[in-house]
Parts: sequence; structure tokens; C-alpha cells
Amino acid sequence: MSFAPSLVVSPNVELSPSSFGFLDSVRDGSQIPDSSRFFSRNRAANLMSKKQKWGNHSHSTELKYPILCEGGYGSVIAASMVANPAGEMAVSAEQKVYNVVMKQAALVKRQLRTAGELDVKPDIVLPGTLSLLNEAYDRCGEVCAEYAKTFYLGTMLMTPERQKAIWAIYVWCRRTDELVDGPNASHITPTALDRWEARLEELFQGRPFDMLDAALADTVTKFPVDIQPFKDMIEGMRMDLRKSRYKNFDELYLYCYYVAGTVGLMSVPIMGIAPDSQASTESVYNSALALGIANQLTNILRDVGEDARRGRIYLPQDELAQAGLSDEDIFAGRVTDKWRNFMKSQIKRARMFFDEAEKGVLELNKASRWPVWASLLLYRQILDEIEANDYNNFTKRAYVSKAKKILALPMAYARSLLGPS
Ligand SMILES: CC(C)=CCC/C(C)=C/CC/C(C)=C/CC/C(C)=C/COP(=O)(O)OP(=O)(O)O
Repeated sequence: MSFAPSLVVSPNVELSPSSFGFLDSVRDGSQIPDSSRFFSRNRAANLMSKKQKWGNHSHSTELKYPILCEGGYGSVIAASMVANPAGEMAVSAEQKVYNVVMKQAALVKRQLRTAGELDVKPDIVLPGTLSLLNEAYDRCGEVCAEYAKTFYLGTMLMTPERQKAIWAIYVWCRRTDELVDGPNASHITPTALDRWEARLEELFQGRPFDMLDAALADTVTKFPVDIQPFKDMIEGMRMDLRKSRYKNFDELYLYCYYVAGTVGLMSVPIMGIAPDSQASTESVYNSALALGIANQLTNILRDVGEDARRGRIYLPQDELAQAGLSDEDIFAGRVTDKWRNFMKSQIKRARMFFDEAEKGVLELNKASRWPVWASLLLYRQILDEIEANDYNNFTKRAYVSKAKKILALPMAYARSLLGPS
């Protein structure tokens, strides 16, 4: 397993959890923050007013994500540099992810904004390959239609090139997920994931292993898609094999990035940014990442009971403890007031990620906005359903009724008419 290497800044420095403004001193190297400490609400508010968007502080050591801090819920700025037990400065999950976001944004910046439309490269036609390729894309479309009906419908609104590319990406993600979640999951070893990664690298170099890989191999030659989010998704699968508990939100955030935030990053180069968008590419990527995180957090909150039955608890252990809850409470599946309060704060955080995502949808190309709005509105409603079930996510599965799903489609369409301001 290979996390991005720790950025060792300065070992053997005194930890001072009580020092106010520690991030400022970290910047000039004089002090190391305690890994568990986050800003107070006021300090967070001050910093927020200075740095409203991720895109604006590439050299900053503080980033924002909705976090539950000691004094309750509220602070949205998290220290992005944390100390490991050896007193070394390591970058937090958020900083690692942020670095990927910046890299992806830089990669597509020019291509996406040239004439507004993507300059799609023509097919390199060898006799017979074009029809094979079309067959491969058709197969991807069928898989997408079978497993993600609403999303598939949404892709029908995109240009054929974009539609096919999204299907190819979807299929690769689904196959990756199947490795650890599918019928053969119990036989999956880290070595199998290494092989899957080697195959990914081959595919990116134009040597696909099978037909479905060939569709993605073609997609990555046509759109500015980078391999990193794909590799990171495999890393998420490794994490899932290795871990069944998450110490804190930082760990959970990294997991959510690996398994879902990556999908957001893979999708932006295909969906495209509106030609009249004034937003920075980084901020659009940030929203796409936020949507992946929001979806995954929602998924986790919906599936608490199901996961517990597999011996897994994705909820941050420190926040459970702070709420006076233990693993045993979850295994017992009792809906108490402690549980309800805990769930309320978790739902609130997931909604903050959805809010962050919404800003970016407006900046996408017109044809991409509808499917994204539809999936956002539908997935966010799962949170409402958890509330409607009185927070019993142990034995009741929160789901959005067919009627509500149908209603969401025109709502999504109406929203998609709004573009960059
Ligand atoms: C917002 C902007 C600027 C762009 C959009 C970028 C996109 C498309 C982001 C979406 C990312 C995404 C779809 C992540 C997957 C998250 C997730 C939890 C999927 C759940 O998949 P399943 O496990 O099949 O779900 P169900 O269990 O609900 O069927």
C-alpha cells in the first residue's frame, strides 16, 4: 500500500495543542500542530473571510472541509498539516487530495477552455477497429444502462463523444468496485489489485487487455483524462481490504476521495466547463470532488447497519466517542437520542459537501448540467429519507421513492438552465 509519501517538514518539535494561530507558526517552521486539533469557530471564520475558495490558496497550509470539532459542529477549516506520532510533519488527507486536484486542473485548463468545446481527436482508424470500438462503447452503454439507470438517462443528453466516454469511465469504475464488492470479493488480494493497476497502466499506454478496457483506452486519447484518479481509486480498494475502522474524519475523507471523489475528477474533463464560465478550473474540480465526497458520505450514512453486519464501521471513531457512542452501540443497532444527535451532525456535514458541489454544477457545460443536477438532487434526498426514518439506518434502508425520483428530473432540468453567472 503506498500512500503519498509523508511530507516531512521538521521532526522533534514541541507539540502545542493549545497555541492559537499554530498554522501561522507552522508556515515559518517554528511549531507543529497537534493532529487532532482544529481551529476554533472564530479563528475559522476569520480565515474563511480571507480565503473563501480553495482555488485561491495554493500555498496555504490550511484548507477547508466541513469538520466536527471539539466544541461541536461548525468549523470548516481543518489543519492540513498534521503531526505523526514521531513528531514529524505530515500532510493531511485534504492536502494530498488538494494536490491531485491542482494537478488535474492544470492538465485540462487549456484544453477545456479553448473554443468552449472540446477539441475531440479523430479516431485512428485501422481496418476493422472502428466497428470493434463502437461495439466496445455499446457494451459500456449497456452496462451503464443496467446498473445506473438514472445516470444513463442523463448521459443521453450529452454529445455522443461525451456520452461514450462517460460510459467507458463508469464501466471501469464499476469493475474496480466489483473487485472488492462483487461476487469474487472474498478472493481478492492486494496482488490482484496490483495486477489491475498494471493493466490500467497498459491501457493508458494504448495496450488494452479486453474490449471494455479498449473503450477507456480510446477515451483517454480523446479527452485530457489523467491516470492519477484511476490509480487512487484502486488505492481506495486496497484501503477497504486493509481497514474496517476510521480513526477520524481525516482518514474517512481520504477514503471517500479514493472511492468517490476520484469519479468527480475523472468526469470533469469529459463533461467540460462552460465556455462563458469565469470560475477557476480548480474551483470546478473542487466542486466535482465535493460531489463525490458528499455522495460517499451519504452512502456510508445510509448503509450503517448493512456495513456493521459485515463488521465494518466507516464513521469516524473519535466523533463516535465524543458523542458517547461505541462500536457495540452500532452493532446493537439501537436508535437512541445520542445516536440521533450524532447522525444529525453527520448529515449536516454531508449537506455542506453537497452545497460546495452545487456551486460547480453551474459552471459545467450546458448539456452536462442536467445529469449532474439529477444525480445530486437524488442522492441528497437520501439524507432526507434517513431523517424521515427517524435516523434508523440500522434496519431501515433509506431510499428515494420512484415518484420523488421522477419529480427530481424536471427540477434538475430547470436548474440546468442556469449557467455561469
Ligand atoms: C459538480 C461538478 C462540477 C461535476 C460533477 C462531477 C461528478 C459526476 C461527480 C459525481 C461523482 C460520483 C458519481 C461518485 C460516486 C459516488 C457513489 C457513492 C456512488 C455510489 O454508487 P453505488 O454503490 O452504485 O450506489 P448505490 O448503492 O446507491 O446504488
